[in-house]
Amino acid sequence: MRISVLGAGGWGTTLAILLHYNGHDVTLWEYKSNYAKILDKTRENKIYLPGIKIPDEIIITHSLKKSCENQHMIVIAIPSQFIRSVLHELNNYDFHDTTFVSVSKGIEKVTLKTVSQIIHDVLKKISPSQVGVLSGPSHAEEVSRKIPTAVVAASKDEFTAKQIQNAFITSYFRVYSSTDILGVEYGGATKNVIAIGAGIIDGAKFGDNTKAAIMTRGIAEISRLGIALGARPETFSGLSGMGDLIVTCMSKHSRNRYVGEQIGAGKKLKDVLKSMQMVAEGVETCKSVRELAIKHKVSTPIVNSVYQILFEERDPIKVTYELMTRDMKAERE
Ligand SMILES: NC(=O)C1=CN([C@@H]2O[C@H](COP(=O)(O)OP(=O)(O)OC[C@H]3O[C@@H](n4cnc5c(N)ncnc54)[C@H](OP(=O)(O)O)[C@@H]3O)[C@@H](O)[C@H]2O)C=CC1
Ligand SMILES: O=C(CO)COP(=O)(O)O
Repeated sequence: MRISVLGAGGWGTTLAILLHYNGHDVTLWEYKSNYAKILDKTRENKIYLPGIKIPDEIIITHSLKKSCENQHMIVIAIPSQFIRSVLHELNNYDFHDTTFVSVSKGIEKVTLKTVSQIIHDVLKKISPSQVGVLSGPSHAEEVSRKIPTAVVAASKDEFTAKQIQNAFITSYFRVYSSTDILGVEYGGATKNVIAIGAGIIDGAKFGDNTKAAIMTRGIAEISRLGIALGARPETFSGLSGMGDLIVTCMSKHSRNRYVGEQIGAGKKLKDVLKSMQMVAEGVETCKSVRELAIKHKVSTPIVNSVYQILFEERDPIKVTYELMTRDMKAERE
């Protein structure tokens, strides 16, 4: 297949290489023209994926025209708050034979839309059977080193989910299929907010018990909201739900956990973000998730606590004890 990957961050670069080794003709689109030239010349993404060779056969370009014309599949690996602006530039292309696959994990601010919803919003002619997502516990640093990983490909259309599964699957990258696209997207986006919370616990030097509590109650919260938004309950105990929550809350590679850790240790959000080149999607998505929860009257105490610590500069320790001393509850309500 001819497959284009939009976004040459760590994840886009990793997947472009994986798809090339799976026998596809791959084009990788980079947002900045000068960095596209550097990537093409050096064949290494020193900023976002150092130490990994980008094969010469992968076309690297800053041209959206070159990336998006005549492709069987377009993979979107752009930070979610920027996806709409890139897609607007694709309005006049003919995509009748193209499948879009989002691998980004976030919910757009203000509109509160998932990436598949943004795609439909901007590219009006695209049908649901042309859109899918690929998500799960999968740090680029490990997939690019061929470390065994399992993820899920989802689309409303089962055939499309299987097409995506088939395009990506390798001996070290196992892909399951699902038709619950919304559940997979909500799981992938909301776990980043809980992972910031897990990082805060690390940075504030609470313990393993606290971390287990936030992860378990976090998945309860994520599921409650996702189900209210139309997702299927079982999706949240799968790879794109609990699986991704585990890796993001526990991994040394997670940018979201890192942001939380710095804040928990007393740093200011703006200083932490200024020091990072990579994206921590959970920061902006925290605002969206909180708004979605208010709109749909779903209780999300952990997300609200993370919001207060990030954006109202409240003390992480005080907020944690407030979370602990709420009214007594049954575990399953
Ligand atoms: N990294 C990972 O392990 C995984 C990431 N993801 C998801 O993939 C998505 C992409 O993340 P990732 O690859 O890690 O990104 P990185 O943090 O590695 O890189 C950020 C990317 O965003 C690009 N960018 C910055 N501003 C804009 C803009 N205005 N318009 C378009 N692109 C812009 C940067 O381009 P430039 O270089 O030109 O600044 C760069 O390519 C995210 O949603 C993330 O959650 C999902 C699974 C795993
Ligand atoms: O989604 C990811 C792993 O599955 C990446 O998480 P971070 O963005 O926190 O690094």
